[in-house]
Amino acid sequence: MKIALVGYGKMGKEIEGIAISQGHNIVAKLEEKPTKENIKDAEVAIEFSTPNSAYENVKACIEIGIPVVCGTTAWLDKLEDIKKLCKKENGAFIYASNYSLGVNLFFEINKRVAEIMQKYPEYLIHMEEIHHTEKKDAPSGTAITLAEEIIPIYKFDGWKLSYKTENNKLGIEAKRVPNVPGTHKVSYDSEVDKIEIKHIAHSRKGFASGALIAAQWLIGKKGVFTMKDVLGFK
Ligand SMILES: NC(=O)C1=CN([C@@H]2O[C@H](COP(=O)(O)OP(=O)(O)OC[C@H]3O[C@@H](n4cnc5c(N)ncnc54)[C@H](OP(=O)(O)O)[C@@H]3O)[C@@H](O)[C@H]2O)C=CC1
Ligand SMILES: O=C(O)C1=N[C@H](C(=O)O)C[C@H](O)C1
Repeated sequence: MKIALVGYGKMGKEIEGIAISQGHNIVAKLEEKPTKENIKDAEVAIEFSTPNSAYENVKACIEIGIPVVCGTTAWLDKLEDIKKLCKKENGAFIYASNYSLGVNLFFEINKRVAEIMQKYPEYLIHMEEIHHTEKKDAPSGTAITLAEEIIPIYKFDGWKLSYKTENNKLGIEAKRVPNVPGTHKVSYDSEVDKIEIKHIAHSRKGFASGALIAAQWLIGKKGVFTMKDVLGFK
């Protein structure tokens, strides 16, 4: 693949290393909005930038006609605009709050566990995520995706950043600890015992490998997709 990295921070650099080891070419490393000129050699763009820049970057890729894999979190209030634009321009776009295979399996496990546990109100549900101290957003995009699977099952009225679930809002606690790549936990606590499901990323390798799998899958397709499409979970 001829890849343009849009955002060349921790994730951009991790993707670069794996892509080169797999024989792909990095044809652009951008820390600014893609233009027809700076992205002209790319077959696909992989966008991991900042919550403030992702929308403009993804929009530019779609308008230019480059398939775009986006992993940036905390800009999803504008996701519907991007989906509409992608359909109008007959473009190709994939978004996932987490590209790792392990987390995508964890999403499926989370849903099934919530379906079971919802029948036992003596177990109080709570979520926790832990990330490195440079992370700009809280809760993490992954925690929000986990919550969005749980909320309809429990008929919660949304989520809130809190150490406990109350007033019908699912509590998500966000902790920031140096050098933690990403840990997510859903716990069910009763008076007598506790059940927890947890995903721990040991490094950023899983996120980066998953983004490359998504990029390869997206080339040649048209439409708006998620990792569920890539992994055949739909
Ligand atoms: N979906 C997934 O699987 C994953 C998602 N993420 C998400 O990806 C995003 C990036 O994470 P990470 O790489 O750790 O963050 P970093 O802060 O390490 O990197 C972001 C990079 O984007 C650059 N940047 C700033 N403005 C622009 C712009 N307008 N266009 C292009 N690039 C720009 C920054 O430059 P400068 O420093 O000069 O501002 C920086 O180099 C976050 O939202 C994070 O939550 C992270 C891991 C996995
Ligand atoms: O900022 C990060 O580092 C991560 N961001 C994503 C998120 O917000 O869920 C994915 C992963 O947890 C790492």
